[in-house]
Amino acid sequence: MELFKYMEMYDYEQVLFCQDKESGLKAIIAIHDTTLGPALGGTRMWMYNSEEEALEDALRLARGMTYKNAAAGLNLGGGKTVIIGDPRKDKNEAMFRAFGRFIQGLNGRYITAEDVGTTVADMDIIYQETDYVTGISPEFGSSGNPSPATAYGVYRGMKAAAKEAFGSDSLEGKVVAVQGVGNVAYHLCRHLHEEGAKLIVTDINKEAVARAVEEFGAKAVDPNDIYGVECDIFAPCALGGIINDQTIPQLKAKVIAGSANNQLKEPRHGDMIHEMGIVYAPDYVINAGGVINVADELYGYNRERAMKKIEQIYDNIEKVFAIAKRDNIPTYVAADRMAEERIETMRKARSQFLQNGHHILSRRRGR
Ligand SMILES: NC(=O)C1=CN([C@@H]2O[C@H](COP(=O)(O)OP(=O)(O)OC[C@H]3O[C@@H](n4cnc5c(N)ncnc54)[C@H](O)[C@@H]3O)[C@@H](O)[C@H]2O)C=CC1
Ligand SMILES: CC(C)CC(=O)C(=O)O
Repeated sequence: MELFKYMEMYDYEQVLFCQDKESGLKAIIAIHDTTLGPALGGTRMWMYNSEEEALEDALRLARGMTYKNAAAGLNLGGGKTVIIGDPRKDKNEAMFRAFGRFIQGLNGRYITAEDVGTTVADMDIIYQETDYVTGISPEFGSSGNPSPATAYGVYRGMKAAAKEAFGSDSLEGKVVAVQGVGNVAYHLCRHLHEEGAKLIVTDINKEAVARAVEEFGAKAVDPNDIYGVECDIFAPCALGGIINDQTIPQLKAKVIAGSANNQLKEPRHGDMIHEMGIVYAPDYVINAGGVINVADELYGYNRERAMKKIEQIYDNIEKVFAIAKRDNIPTYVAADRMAEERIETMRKARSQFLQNGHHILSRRRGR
């Protein structure tokens, strides 16, 4: 990849490569856009096949956070970190301390939290080096693990999508196929089960599948079979890029609504599902519950306030559908339009000078 060319094309502000030989830290922090405020986005730890793949993931995820935070109405920009390594084997205290110091060096331009492969315990270690971390243990006044909040937001957004597709937002009796039953999807399955939905689940982790089967009466299928199962709603809750040329022809669902980031492999796949009449709840609008929850820490965490805002993901998804209909465009384009309009409006509103802290002329004092 020609990095600067790519950064220019999608307007990235900054990319940082962080390494610490002793602890094995190899991290990439990507800051996409800070028009609305400091970049907030989680840290993913994953066994990437190459540095190129890790860089691509960091860049795509960071840009997604700009859109997610803007669409959710947060005063936050977008950024994300990937750490290259196996989260089951390669973690150590020094690694997250070193990473915390790199974040501290950014002086608040980037704030982190959990993502795939990282936990509240990891965030607690980072917190020893920097204040710019959220989703740490509740005993520090934090909101803790964001996954249940993300799941609740996805559940709310799924109901809005069901209303659009089936004329009612009730999920009772609906068949929902869930790909990946990890941190977010476990809680999502709980909400769906409580409302009387029928679950079909898959995961590469057999224990995760067994738990969903036992606790929610879910039917289990092999990972490759999840796309083609007979269902009303497909909920991608594992990794990105799963709506693609190979999977689209298999889909039987009328709705796609799940927590995974970057579900469309390429934008044209969003056009394809639109043409098929599938109601797609754009990933970064429906999965904003976690970031809304951790962002509330910036005001002194209040769970009730955060949950109220997460509930509004229902309204936000409806807003996206309304824009899509008004402008006769696919929902993923409508979501981008909604986010971009907010960023542009705020960029313009901020164009007049306002001194921040000390005025530059104050330097003259004492001379
Ligand atoms: N945790 C959160 O609050 C948020 C998570 N997300 C996104 O939601 C998705 C899930 O996140 P988490 O639940 O936190 O991660 P997780 O790692 O706890 O769960 C993901 C699950 O997917 C499974 N999986 C991986 N590849 C698979 C495959 N090919 N087929 C079937 N299962 C597979 C894993 O074994 C794991 O159980 C990710 O894309 C993440 O970026 C988005 C917003 C917030
Ligand atoms: C706090 C995290 C859940 C934010 C994030 O990285 C995401 O929404 O993908």
